[in-house]
Amino acid sequence: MTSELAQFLKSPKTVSIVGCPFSGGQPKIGVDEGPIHLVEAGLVNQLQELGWNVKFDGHHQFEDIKYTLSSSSATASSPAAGTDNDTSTTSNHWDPPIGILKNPRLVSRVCEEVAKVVSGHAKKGELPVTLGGDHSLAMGTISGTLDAHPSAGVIWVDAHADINTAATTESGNIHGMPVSFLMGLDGNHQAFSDYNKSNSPSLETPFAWIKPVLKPSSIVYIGLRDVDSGEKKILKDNGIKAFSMHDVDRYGIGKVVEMALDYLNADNTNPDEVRPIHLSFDVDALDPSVAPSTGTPVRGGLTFREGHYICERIWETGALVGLDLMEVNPSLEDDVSVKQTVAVGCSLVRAALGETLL
Ligand SMILES: NC(=[NH2+])NCCC[C@H](N)C(=O)O
Ligand SMILES: [Mn+2]
Ligand SMILES: [Mn+2]
Repeated sequence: MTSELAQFLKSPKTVSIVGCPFSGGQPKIGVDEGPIHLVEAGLVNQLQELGWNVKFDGHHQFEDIKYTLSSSSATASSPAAGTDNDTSTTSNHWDPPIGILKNPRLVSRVCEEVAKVVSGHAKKGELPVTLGGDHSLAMGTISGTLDAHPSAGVIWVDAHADINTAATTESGNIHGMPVSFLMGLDGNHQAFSDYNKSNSPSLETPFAWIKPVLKPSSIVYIGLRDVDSGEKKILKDNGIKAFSMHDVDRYGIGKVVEMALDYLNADNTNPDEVRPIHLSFDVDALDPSVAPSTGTPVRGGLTFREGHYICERIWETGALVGLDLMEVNPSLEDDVSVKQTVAVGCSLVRAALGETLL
């Protein structure tokens, strides 16, 4: 471990907010407004009050990426604005589906950009906090974290495993797939090589930039309760560690988090030092009664305290090097629900960044 990293792990001083108003990994409009609501709710001030130096210079404008994508295609056309709450049928000449994967080039380009931004902050010794946006963005955040901290392990808190491949996804929504791309799983290679054979040369092949940097033994899930059958097989075949809601019920959240941390640290390449941790938190890990405004709610989720406990305990380790807070969708449910979900999102981030109860 470099001395800067050792120093950073001891006393991180600066957090960089990476606001990602992006919804291309799933069909519901509104999740792109998540980061705007989180910041408008006062997140920057709240973190300053915890003693952080907060860097935030506006949300990232992925419109540029959409523009260059559309103008680089010979058959360019402007994307039709979705008027209803489902943009999944909106497909463009410059980003046609690959198999059933929707918006593959757009998602790929946005995540590539996010990876550069996150890695840039992390290499300066800052703690990047990425606000989504949909969970496909984690391809960018985790690539960025692992670029700066190659030994980092990932704790993925979610109702879903988000590990479908092009061969297993039933929805074609890429927010259900980021982990498979980060691991370089086979089901993607096959789909993309089939695609390459029939590709029209004017269209780019997405996801070629992603390095399969995430080992199956470097991630642990907490909160799972809606895992597709193809995903169950992937988790099993790759021996991936996962604590479902069944395990939370059985052992309690305290024990589950200790087991998750022990698991990651057992695989530490440098056992003398604490292993850096990237926490990717999908707000739908929480029960819909706690966080209703999200695109794929699943009942039977984490309580308010269980969600916060995970964040608090990871902060306590002193090993946090990257944080994602994803899938807050302020267009879903009523005003009270939106306020509640945004407030919970902010307090999860504060808990992961050192807010204590006493
Ligand atoms: N990040 C999320 N909320 N993912 C939900 C994924 C749902 C489902 N497994 C799919 O692949 O479509
Ligand atoms: Mn989810
Ligand atoms: Mn997710």
